[in-house]
Amino acid sequence: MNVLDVNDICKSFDGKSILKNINLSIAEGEIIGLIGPNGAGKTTIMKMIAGLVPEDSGTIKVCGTLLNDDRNKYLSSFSSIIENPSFYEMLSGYDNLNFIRKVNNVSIEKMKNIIEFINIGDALKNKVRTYSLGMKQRLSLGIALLTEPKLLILDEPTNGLDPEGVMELRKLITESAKKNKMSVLISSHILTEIDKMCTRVLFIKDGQLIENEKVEKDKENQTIILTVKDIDVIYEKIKDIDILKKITTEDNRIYLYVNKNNTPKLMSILMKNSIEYENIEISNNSIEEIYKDIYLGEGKDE
Ligand SMILES: Nc1ncnc2c1ncn2[C@@H]1O[C@H](COP(=O)(O)OP(=O)(O)OP(=O)(O)O)[C@@H](O)[C@H]1O
Repeated sequence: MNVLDVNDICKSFDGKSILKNINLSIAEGEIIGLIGPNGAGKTTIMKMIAGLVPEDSGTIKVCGTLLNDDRNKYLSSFSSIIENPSFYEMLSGYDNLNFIRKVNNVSIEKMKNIIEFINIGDALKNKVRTYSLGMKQRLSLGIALLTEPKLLILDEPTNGLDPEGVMELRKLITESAKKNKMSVLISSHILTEIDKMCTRVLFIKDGQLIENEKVEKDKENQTIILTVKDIDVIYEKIKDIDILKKITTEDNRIYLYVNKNNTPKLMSILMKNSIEYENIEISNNSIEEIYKDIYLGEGKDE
């Protein structure tokens, strides 16, 4: 059974369609990255899953349960940190954790393990209002993990963290997902972190999710970009090379798409055939390039 099943969700605000027929399933242990520019609808999707915003149409199931069928079961299956985490600022980090522990009937033992895991140290005794942003993020993660959720929803958890904080948070998230067989849905504008942390990446564009298959596929491929003088002649000479997955042109450039393993072979074929070019570039189809391709129209035409 999937941990999350989002089926055909639509959402409009003030008559403006924000999300159109969103479908998304998350299996146990998957870490799914949600990417999109400001206002794309990332927070709205997360709020709908968390039951904070109602969907206009469609259904959402967490661990097979609809919110309206069994509210308690639904809400106890996940934890979420959406927008700024809120604490009892005048209480210590320990007392914040302990309060949530008691409300949710979690053992002291479990809380001690989490305290060790989030590694705030002696500062756990201090009032939360004295905490840095990084410490607050760690504490909120600790609180979210207390109930051992099957699904963790994190909306831009790396916001405002320095690079070291971002790396530490990534480690905490991936370790806890592995340890607890927990699934994670995470949004962030830090593309490289998402790329490193996630098992799948989804992009929202024009209210729709872009199939991750494209991203997965692109990760194993490279694009060789030749800048040439006489594009028609060169194109004719190389268009039928059998290891090419695709060949496209734009202005005086030819884009050759190959599986990464075939790049050396392609280079030697170009040499053997005395293909002349003014410039050659190898692009790794990194997440930044996929992002540019999707949102900034810097992709190549078929
Ligand atoms: N309660 C609301 N009322 C009206 N419009 C809303 C409401 N909540 C969100 N929106 C609009 O929906 C769109 C999507 O917002 P959302 O916060 O989900 O985007 P986002 O992808 O999370 O953006 P960001 O990266 O800036 O956090 C935006 O145009 C926003 O103004």
